[in-house]
Amino acid sequence: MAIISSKQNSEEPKDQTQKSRGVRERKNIPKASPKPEILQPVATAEEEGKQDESIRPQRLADYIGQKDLKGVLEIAIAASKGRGESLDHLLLYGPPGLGKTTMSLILATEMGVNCKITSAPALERPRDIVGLLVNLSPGDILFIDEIHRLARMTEELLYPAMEDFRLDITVGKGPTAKIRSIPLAKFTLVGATTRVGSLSSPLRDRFGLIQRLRFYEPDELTLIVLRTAEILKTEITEDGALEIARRSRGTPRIANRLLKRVRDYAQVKKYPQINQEVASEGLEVFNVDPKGLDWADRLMLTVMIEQFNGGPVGLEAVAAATGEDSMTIEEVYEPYLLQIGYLHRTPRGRVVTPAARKHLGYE
Ligand SMILES: Nc1ncnc2c1ncn2[C@@H]1O[C@H](COP(=O)(O)OP(=O)(O)OP(=O)(O)O)[C@@H](O)[C@H]1O
Ligand SMILES: [Mg+2]
Repeated sequence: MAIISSKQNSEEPKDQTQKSRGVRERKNIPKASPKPEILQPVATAEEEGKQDESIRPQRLADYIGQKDLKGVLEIAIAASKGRGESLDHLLLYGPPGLGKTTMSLILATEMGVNCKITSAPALERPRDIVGLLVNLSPGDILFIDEIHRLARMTEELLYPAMEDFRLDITVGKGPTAKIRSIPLAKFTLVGATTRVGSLSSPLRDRFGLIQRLRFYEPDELTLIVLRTAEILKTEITEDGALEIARRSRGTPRIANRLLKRVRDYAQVKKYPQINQEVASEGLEVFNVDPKGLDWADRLMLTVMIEQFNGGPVGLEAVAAATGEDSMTIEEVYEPYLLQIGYLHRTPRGRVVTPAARKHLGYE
């Protein structure tokens, strides 16, 4: 019972541990192991590499779903092009894997400019951002991922850069220090974040457009799976694509990954095409359940039901009882469970809903 009991407070009564042991026996929850990569919304090393570029949509018209976002950006693109100006700075927020990087690359293509991609942790020293900014050409897009994690100094350099296209650099030290201003090309900053609330307000206020990406509906993900299957030259039926879509946690990156796993499965089992049966069979092998939950989600919900009576229970208590990091729970598990109505957030903590109980086989 490593995962449930290891982080438990040693002062807790024994019967808690007994209870959690019961949980696993009854519910057949596997032993502690890292959360399976297959349902992680963040990119794996392989996906960061070249292989994935072929399945990334290149134009706005190929970008499936996110109707509101597309509507806003279509207007922004047409307007800036009409005036011959660069796009307004844009902040994209939402859970990982929903297409923020993809959208930034599409914007560059549609505007006919270059897109430079970086992320806040790579901009630790002020000279990192200075180097990027001075090398931008007019209209270029600078994409900064995880922008809520910018270092203070870097962020302060960005303020005049975003507002007046100017870099203010302090030269020298102490009383003889001087500020030198360097003019910059009129660029567009596209910031991406999973935690819009963690952005400082001076930074947030400098974005002309702030847009949220939402989880995709199964019908949208079905189209994404069909599109990717065509690029990968894989035979798939519509119901096969829908089966994969339903298990993809509303996330295109996961949908594409599940498709690749099912493709392997079909090939090895010598199935000529992926239909609903093949897809569900293949995904069972990877322990992806019909709602896209893996054992870690099921464990979390089960612990909340068995040990905390279904809630309300605080995030820290769930983290301690499951041996998961509270940030991971908040950013990776919860958004999807909230989205499908398996969890509710109340002022007093998280509550497991009847739908989740039913899914897990409780009365
Ligand atoms: N709207 C879409 N239509 C088709 N495919 C998409 C769409 N959005 C994303 N994808 C696919 O999903 C993958 C992940 O998208 P992307 O890298 O843009 O996510 P992200 O939001 O930037 O994630 P992260 O926050 O982890 O950086 C892409 O490789 C792309 O193939
Ligand atoms: Mg990305």
